[in-house]
Parts: sequence; C-alpha cells; structure tokens
Amino acid sequence: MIEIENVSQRFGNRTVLEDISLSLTQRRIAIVGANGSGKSTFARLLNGLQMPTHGRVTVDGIDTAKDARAVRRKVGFVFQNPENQIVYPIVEEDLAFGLRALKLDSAEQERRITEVLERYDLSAFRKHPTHLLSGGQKQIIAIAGVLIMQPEIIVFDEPTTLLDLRNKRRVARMIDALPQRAIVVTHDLDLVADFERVILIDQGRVVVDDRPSIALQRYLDLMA
Ligand SMILES: Nc1ncnc2c1ncn2[C@@H]1O[C@H](COP(=O)(O)OP(=O)(O)OP(=O)(O)O)[C@@H](O)[C@H]1O
Repeated sequence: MIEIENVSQRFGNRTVLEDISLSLTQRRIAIVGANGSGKSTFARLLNGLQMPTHGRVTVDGIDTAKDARAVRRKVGFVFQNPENQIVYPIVEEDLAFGLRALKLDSAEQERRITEVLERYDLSAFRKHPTHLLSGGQKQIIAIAGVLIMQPEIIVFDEPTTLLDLRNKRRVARMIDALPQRAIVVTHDLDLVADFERVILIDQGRVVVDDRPSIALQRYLDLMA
C-alpha cells in the first residue's frame, strides 16, 4: 500500500502540492487535473523519483526518502515519453537492462524477455533497433521494460498522450490486463472511466476523490 502523509512539494518558493494525505489501496486509481496542477509531481513522489519537501510517502512501510531503491523495486514508473525510458540500441538489450539490476541469472532473464515479448505480440521486434521503432511501438516496449521487472504497483504518467487511437487502445488493454495495481496520471478520460477511484488535483490540492462517474464529471465542470 502507498501511504501519503501530509505531503507538500515546493520548488523554490512555489508550492506545487499542498498538504496531501491519501492511502492508495485500490487496483486501478486515476489522477486527473488541468495542465500544471501537480499531477506528474504527485506521480514522481510515489516511487521516490521526487522526495517531498514536507511529509512522507511510504510503500508497504518503506519511506521513499530513506530507501528509494527498495521502493523502486516495488513501484515501477512509465514515463509519458518512451524516449526517457529506452536506453539501449536493440530491443532485447533494452529489456535486459533493468533485469541486470535484479541480479537474475541469465536463464531467468531470457525467460522473462521471451515471455514479455510473446505476451505483447512483440517477438518479431526482439532484435530490432530501438531508434527505428514508431512512437507507439516505443511506448509499448517501454511499458514492457517496466513489466518485465514485475513490480507490485505501476505508476503511468500520461501513457497515451503521444499515441494514435490504435495504440491508445492497445495501451488501455495492456493496463486493463495487468495483474498488478496501477496508478495512472492522464488527460484521457476514456482510459480511466472503469477505474475504481479517480483523484482530481487542482492547484496542488486534492479537490475530489471519488468513483469515476462523480470525479470525472467534476473535472469536466472545472474545465468548462
Ligand atoms: N523540478 C521542478 N522544478 C521546478 N518546478 C517544477 C519542477 N517540476 C515541476 N515543476 C512545476 O510544478 C508545476 C506542476 O507541474 P506538474 O508537471 O506536476 O503538473 P501536471 O499536472 O503534471 O501538468 P501537465 O498536465 O501539463 O503534465 C508546474 O508549474 C511545473 O513547472
């Protein structure tokens, strides 16, 4: 479980998140809000990419500010732009990169790479140069690179923003099928319409925390 206790985030003298306390337990949670409302900052706090200025974030009791590495083993993070995530020139090398940190033996690495490529119908791309993939393919490979680590929770920061309709649907299906818990920051309201919980952030504060039918309508009202 992710526990956020009295968290505020400041950059210089600017307050981006103000006194947020939440327990994130549901299987599918969406974070929505206007541009600049603080959603990505919130997401980055959840796996220790960002430490809170005030308060604390814990994952199963582990404080992100004390052991970010242990937290990152539990909480994977998918960036909006896969260019931030793909580092190696060949698909299979990129997938192997994260696994090395887990110190798995080579047979287990191989098993996981084959399994994730098969599961997402990507086997033909195994030896493919990553820079020749389309934007949509890059995003799918970037997500596969997080899933292969088998984190318990996955945070997605606007995973469909750069994608065409077909790839948006593909990523939506990937998220839907995940056995893990997922927390998704998005402007794509269709993506999260069936989620269990939607948190609306406005000007750094949680203004609605409810089921989608209520929270998404409040978001639409706020944007009107
Ligand atoms: N590292 C940083 N240093 C300074 N300011 C930052 C930093 N990270 C974010 N900010 C500022 O915090 C505010 C909130 O940014 P954030 O990216 O969290 O918003 P967002 O809700 O995700 O926006 P969008 O929907 O446009 O992606 C912005 O004004 C941004 O410029």
